[in-house]
Amino acid sequence: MLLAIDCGNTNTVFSIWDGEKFLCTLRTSTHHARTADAYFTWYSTLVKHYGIDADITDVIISSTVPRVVFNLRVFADRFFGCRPVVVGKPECRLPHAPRVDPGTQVGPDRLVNSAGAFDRHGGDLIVVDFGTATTFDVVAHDGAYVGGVIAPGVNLSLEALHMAAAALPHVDVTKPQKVIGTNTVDCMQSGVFWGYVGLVNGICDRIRAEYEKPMRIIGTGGLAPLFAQGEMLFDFIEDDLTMHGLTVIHDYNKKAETI
Ligand SMILES: Nc1ncnc2c1ncn2[C@@H]1O[C@H](COP(=O)(O)OP(=O)(O)OP(=O)(O)O)[C@@H](O)[C@H]1O
Ligand SMILES: CC(C)(CO)[C@@H](O)C(=O)NCCC(=O)O
Ligand SMILES: [K+]
Repeated sequence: MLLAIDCGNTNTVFSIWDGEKFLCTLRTSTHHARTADAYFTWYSTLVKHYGIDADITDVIISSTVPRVVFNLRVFADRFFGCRPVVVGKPECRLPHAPRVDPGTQVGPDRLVNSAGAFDRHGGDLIVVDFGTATTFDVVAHDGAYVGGVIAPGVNLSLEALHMAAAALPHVDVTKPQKVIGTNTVDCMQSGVFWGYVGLVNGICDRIRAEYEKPMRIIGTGGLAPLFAQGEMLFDFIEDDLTMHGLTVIHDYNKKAETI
């Protein structure tokens, strides 16, 4: 079985893939100092709690935080006796090489999202991921990541507002009842919710105009369903796109190994 690890700047997600379905998905906050032993304590407690009988033989990692990779490698080696495939490292092959400026280190999560989206939908896509950052990944007709857009994440924007302005509280993102807020919290929620609806619509319109071919838009990340309640249009919403992309890249590397 495969353990797929998606380590973002805010959260780290583990999913166990049995070749047909994900048996479970475990989420913890990302800490660069977490040790291999600490990962295993957390992992084995939850796997036991869910009653999952997982025989992990392979591990694949996508990490936007380079420093956590060392401890995750030790974790894979010590507890599952395997050498993980790390997306973005030379030993990890990608089904479609990105076409970007020389020297650009594309975020592995964006490469993984592109691979997952292409596998499900084919090419000419915009993948919008609402993580720590709100990213737009353009996937060409042949499946290559060919660039995109990086905007501040929704929660980051709310947090920045709270940190910078003494009178503004910490609030959670939600869809407000009205655009015109009649109290501070409603005003902030309106700004962030409708601001991001406008941001996503505006950026997708401009990408489409520049790309000059019809494109489909895929929304992913924990906040995608919330924003789908706005005016903006996703053709599909997929909460497991990054995990799916990891299984696609894992399969591709396994096949390459046997050739
Ligand atoms: N299934 C879910 N339903 C509702 N909210 C969710 C769900 N999953 C995640 N969230 C919330 O949505 C936010 C975005 O989650 P997501 O995993 O997409 O990115 P993240 O973990 O914040 O960022 P990163 O991947 O960059 O670390 C998180 O703050 C989380 O609390
Ligand atoms: C943009 C983030 C932070 C989104 O998780 C990540 O993909 C990243 O660190 N990217 C590196 C730069 C790039 O993707 O071009
Ligand atoms: K993510």
